[in-house]
Amino acid sequence: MLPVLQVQNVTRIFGEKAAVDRISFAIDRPAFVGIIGRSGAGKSTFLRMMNRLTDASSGEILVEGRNVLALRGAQARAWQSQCAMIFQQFNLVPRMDVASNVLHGILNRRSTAQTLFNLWPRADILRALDILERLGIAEQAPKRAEALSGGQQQRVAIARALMQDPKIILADEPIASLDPMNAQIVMDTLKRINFEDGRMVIANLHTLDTARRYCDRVIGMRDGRIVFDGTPDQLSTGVARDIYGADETFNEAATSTAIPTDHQADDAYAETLLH
Ligand SMILES: Nc1ncnc2c1ncn2[C@@H]1O[C@H](COP(=O)(O)OP(=O)(O)OP(=O)(O)O)[C@@H](O)[C@H]1O
Repeated sequence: MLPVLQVQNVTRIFGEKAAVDRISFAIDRPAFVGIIGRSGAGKSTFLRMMNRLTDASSGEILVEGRNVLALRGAQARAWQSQCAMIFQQFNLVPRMDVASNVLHGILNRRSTAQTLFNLWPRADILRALDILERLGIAEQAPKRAEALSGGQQQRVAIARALMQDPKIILADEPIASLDPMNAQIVMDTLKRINFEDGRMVIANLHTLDTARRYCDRVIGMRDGRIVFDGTPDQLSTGVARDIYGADETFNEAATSTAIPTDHQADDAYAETLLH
């Protein structure tokens, strides 16, 4: 059987520098995949190549055997709707209501006039409300997106992604702007979608404990290259040190997103974000 995803020698060069440098890996089922590494390791560039926001310089990304990097025009757009993206800053339309934000997940299937007058078929509206219900935020549907907490906004972004009925969800640091409690809710939501719907999730994460807790597979990147590819239990402190290019003073607790119980933990959390 073909691997669901096969990344072969993918490179992206900016100027003289390879942001992503000949990376290869294969995933054989709709797993929850975490990509970790410090700022500038190439994580976002990789996700952006996968959903064709950025062109690759060379290499292939095969999804069920088809090289998505070679798709052009309408086929490339169709692929983009099959791999929905979630961002650190949610990227909602702040002044628009939540339900309309979710409906915008299928914007590219609508005519300009329909979009302009915010006209949506009843079936689409009901589906958007069902998705919001599933994510526990149905009562927020009429509110403006900007009125919601960060965690709720990220769930709206996930709902918008689900509206596309994607095969793969790409999440670029989905919890980096959230407090630990909301981070947990958002990660639990992604995990549920992965488990219940069989959609692959590939998430860029910058905290080790999140990668360990939620991922089936972890890929560690450093300077554009893959320096670790394994299961969470293979992710020892030594391996983590190598991924982050840290010395023996590297403190694992410092990458924790655990819910803090006192001020000390709070301070440790604030210091950790490896940015
Ligand atoms: N459009 C661009 N033009 C030039 N250089 C870029 C561009 N996008 C990314 N880079 C460079 O590529 C490298 C990898 O960046 P990338 O954003 O992929 O890393 P990252 O691991 O996602 O880090 P972060 O967590 O900070 O987003 C960095 O050195 C960055 O400066």
